[in-house]
Order: sequence, then C-alpha cells, then structure tokens
Amino acid sequence: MKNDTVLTQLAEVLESRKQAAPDSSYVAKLYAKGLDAILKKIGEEATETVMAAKDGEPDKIVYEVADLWFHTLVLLAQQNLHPDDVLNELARRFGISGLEEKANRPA
Ligand SMILES: N=c1c2ncn([C@@H]3O[C@H](COP(=O)(O)OP(=O)(O)OP(=O)(O)O)[C@@H](O)[C@H]3O)c2ncn1[C@@H]1O[C@H](COP(=O)(O)O)[C@@H](O)[C@H]1O
Repeated sequence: MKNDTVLTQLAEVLESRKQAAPDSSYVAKLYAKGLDAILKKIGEEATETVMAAKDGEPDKIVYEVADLWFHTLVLLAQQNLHPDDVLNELARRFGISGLEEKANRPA
C-alpha cells in the first residue's frame, strides 16, 4: 500500500470512530476522554521519541515516531482536520524552498 493511501485510509477509520461507542475501541475511548487526553498522549509519545533517539535505537525511534504520528492524526481528526491539510502545508513550504534552491543553483 502506498504511504499516502495509508494516511488517507487511517484518517477514514479515525473519522468513523467518532460514531463508535467509547468502550468499542482505543480511538473511540480517546475521543470520549476529550482533547486534553489526546494532547497528553502526544506529549508522552514525543517524550518516548526523544528517549528512543537518545538511546540510539533506530527500530525504537521508528516505533515511537509511529505512535507520535498516530496520536497527532487522532488530534487532527478530533479537530475536524485531515492529513492532507498538513501535507499541503509541507508541499507549500517545499515549493518555496525548492524554488529558492533552484534560484541559487549555477546556470
Ligand atoms: N495505528 C494505531 C495505533 N498506534 C498506536 N496505537 C495505540 O496507542 C497506544 C500507545 O500508547 P502507549 O504506548 O502508551 O501504550 P498504552 O499503555 O497501552 O496506552 P494507554 O492505555 O496508556 O493510553 C496503544 O494502546 C496502542 O495500541 C494505535 N491504535 C490504533 N491504531 C490504528 O487506528 C485504527 C483504529 O484503532 P481502534 O480505534 O483501536 O480500532 C487501527 O485500525 C490501527 O490502524
């Protein structure tokens, strides 16, 4: 599966969990707990990412960044935002820097 498809399909699942009973799934439970609980998870996962990087364990870094990204995706959904909003912002920034790099390149 292509990586952008993973994000899109996961976003659809996260959206569907808004209609689910709180005790039916991890994400539904997190929505029910509210914004502060989601933000707390993001803080925890960010700290775990830092610790994994300090330990210098590549597999652990990937695992913790996946947890961090996942919980930021839950936040986006809870705020009625979509991963594309972030990807579009990154693309916009990349477009600007890409143009700057091109302008600075010798002809
Ligand atoms: N990608 C994930 C994913 N990554 C991490 N997690 C959960 O995030 C939590 C990570 O927190 P911790 O490492 O602190 O572990 P924990 O101690 O169990 O967490 P807490 O109970 O303290 O919150 C774990 O419970 C993981 O199961 C995820 N839970 C779900 N997904 C995806 O989200 C979809 C919907 O999930 P459900 O709503 O659970 O069906 C699933 O199909 C998956 O694709």
